[in-house]
Amino acid sequence: MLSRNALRLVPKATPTSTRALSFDLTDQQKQIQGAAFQFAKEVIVPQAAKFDKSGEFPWEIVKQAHELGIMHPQIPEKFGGPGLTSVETALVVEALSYGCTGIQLAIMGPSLAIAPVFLFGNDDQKKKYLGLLTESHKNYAAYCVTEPGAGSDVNGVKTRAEKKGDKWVINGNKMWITGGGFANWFFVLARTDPNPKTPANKAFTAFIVPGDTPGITRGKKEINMGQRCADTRAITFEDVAIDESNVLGKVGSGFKVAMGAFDLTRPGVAAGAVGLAWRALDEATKYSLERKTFGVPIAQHQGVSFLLADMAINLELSRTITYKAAAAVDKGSRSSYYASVAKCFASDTAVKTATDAVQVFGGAGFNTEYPVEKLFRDAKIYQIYEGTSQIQRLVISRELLQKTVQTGLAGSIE
Ligand SMILES: CCCCCCCC(=O)SCCNC(=O)CCNC(=O)[C@H](O)C(C)(C)COP(=O)(O)OP(=O)(O)OC[C@H]1O[C@@H](n2cnc3c(N)ncnc32)[C@H](O)[C@@H]1OP(=O)(O)O
Repeated sequence: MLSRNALRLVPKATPTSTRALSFDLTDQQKQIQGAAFQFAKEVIVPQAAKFDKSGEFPWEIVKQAHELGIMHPQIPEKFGGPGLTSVETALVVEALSYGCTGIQLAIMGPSLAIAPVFLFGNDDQKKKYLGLLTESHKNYAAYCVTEPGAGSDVNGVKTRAEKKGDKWVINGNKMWITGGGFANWFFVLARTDPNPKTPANKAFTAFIVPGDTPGITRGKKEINMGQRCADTRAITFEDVAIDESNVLGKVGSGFKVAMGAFDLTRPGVAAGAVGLAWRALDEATKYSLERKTFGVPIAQHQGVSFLLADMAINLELSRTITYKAAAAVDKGSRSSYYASVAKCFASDTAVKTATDAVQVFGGAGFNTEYPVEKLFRDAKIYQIYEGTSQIQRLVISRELLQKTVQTGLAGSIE
């Protein structure tokens, strides 16, 4: 039974400012966001269409981002990085993605390979491999989990690693590897227990594989629908021999290493989707005030203004849940639930918002001379990479059911 005094726990004299739930950014966070947004507006926006057309990797922009200190935001200062929190990282990613999600991916591509090293690497590994990335923008890392036959089902990974003498020898094919063309090192998930009955949490090991190890073949650059200037390739490992010191975490714990990384990076992917939706709303709103039909700007037609309102609603919700998911990472507890809610909602919002932006632009939205056709193409991959929207719903429903069984209450009030 609720005590009569339960609602009187906070003395009335406590100022409301200290009792309020704060959605305000700190001055430092505003500064970080401002610097990234200025970079997006001044450097990325003017060059986005050019790199989308050519598909060329935007090295010069990556270099400038590196110099500004917004590449590899989460690498700790101890290893040469800026040591930003997940919330600050989300602010940077969102701002850059407003400019162009392809260029943002070119800048932030190594983040998925960095995450498992950041979480599970020993000090020597962090110093060597994270330190390498902070030294020069040319140094790059790539996350190799996905295979031609294993995308959503990570437990289906076929790449094998066998211990031969004092070396681990890796054989297998990886697919859709971001930054695969020039990565100096790869995060690789390989099966180390050949018994198909061994559970996922014991069957795999994670490795850091130096990019110059003999036996690595880098495939051709894939031509994708959107985010075209980022680098995506197949990577083949043929008798690639590496040292024991390149095992990341414990032998057999690779599945959890790979999954743990997603908890860290999915809020960042959600932030990219938020940036894209924000740009789509911005473009559509401005256009609706300029374009006239039936004698008035189309913004004055309810059919258009309601589209804009729905875009704004979903953008605000995506942004809020994304910051919440990032804040959950910063708290340090397992945050799969919020990471998946944010990644799923923000990705679906990016696709819907970009689609509606094309609708607001009408025929011009279908044309490559206007910006929203690119946003439409760039948006789709958010529902696919770093776990499809269906996989996110799988993670959410599992967490929800487990928690309900444990607590007897469905839905979180954290
Ligand atoms: C910057 C942007 C870069 C863009 C590049 C994009 C490149 C990519 O897209 S990367 C590849 C994308 N792929 C994915 O996201 C994979 C999606 N799939 C998954 O997430 C998983 O396979 C998933 C969720 C379906 C789970 O699979 P399933 O085989 O059912 O395993 P499951 O039984 O849940 O877990 C196995 C063990 O791992 C543990 N585990 C699962 N998730 C986690 C986690 N987040 N943290 C720690 N442990 C975990 C489980 O607890 C379990 O351990 P135990 O048996 O001890 O309890």
